[in-house]
Amino acid sequence: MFSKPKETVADQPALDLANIPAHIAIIMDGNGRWAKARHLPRVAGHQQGMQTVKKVTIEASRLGVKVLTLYAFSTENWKRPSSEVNFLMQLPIKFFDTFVPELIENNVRVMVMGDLTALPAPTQAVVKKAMAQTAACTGMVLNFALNYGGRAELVRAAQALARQVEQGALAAEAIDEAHFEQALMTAPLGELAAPDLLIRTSGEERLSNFMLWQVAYSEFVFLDEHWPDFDGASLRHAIEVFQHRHRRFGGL
Ligand SMILES: CCc1cc(N2CCCCCC2)n2ncc(-c3ccc(F)cc3)c2n1
Repeated sequence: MFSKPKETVADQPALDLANIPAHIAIIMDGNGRWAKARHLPRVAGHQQGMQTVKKVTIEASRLGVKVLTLYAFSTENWKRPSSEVNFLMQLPIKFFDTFVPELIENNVRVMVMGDLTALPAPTQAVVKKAMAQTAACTGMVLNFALNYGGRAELVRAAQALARQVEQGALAAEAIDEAHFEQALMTAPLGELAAPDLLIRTSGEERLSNFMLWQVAYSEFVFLDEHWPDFDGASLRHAIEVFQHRHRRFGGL
């Protein structure tokens, strides 16, 4: 459950491009602390954090990651000051205003999971438009968790299955893990729904209600750097830690 200090990985073999985790999920933490350390307003950390999203998206795609899930806004984030929430709701608009051409150029498809109906209409519109514009891309899936909560996702899945039982379409005794996975927001990802690697920045070692079902067998790598300081080298470092735990000895 502990990330290795960078120096211990330096003496490991370089990145094994044949063992890149297919699905990487990231809890992008530390934006406010990054800003505070620089005597900047919190929103400056969020703005810089968005630039990091762009850098990491391109590097993950270049490395051959198949799904990159980013925890952008949790159901708990609504409790923040309205001024900060309003700024955060503008970030998807700013992100896609400048980044859709580069996403398409890199064959990256945008997907979103969460309750989008609660987001402001302009935010919903730009997200739906970006998903439509990148729908034909067949490369990496960039999956944003937006107004997402792991417990809410499980309750929503249980309600969907209960409705099927009520309608006589499903016997309660027949419900198994596959039925649950089909009712989760990650169902469209199929076999790639479960993150192989979960990264959390800024030193916190908690799940914070993120992908509770899907991370049952994920490797967790916790890094001390704040999200705005995270970059391609940080991503490669986290993957090397993952690979060091998943060493392949011959045909294993
Ligand atoms: C809605 C809150 C939020 C916050 C945020 N931050 C602030 C906090 C986390 C660190 C990253 C920068 N980003 N960065 C990209 C997006 C984004 C979300 C959906 C989408 F389809 C495209 C882009 C984003 N969304």
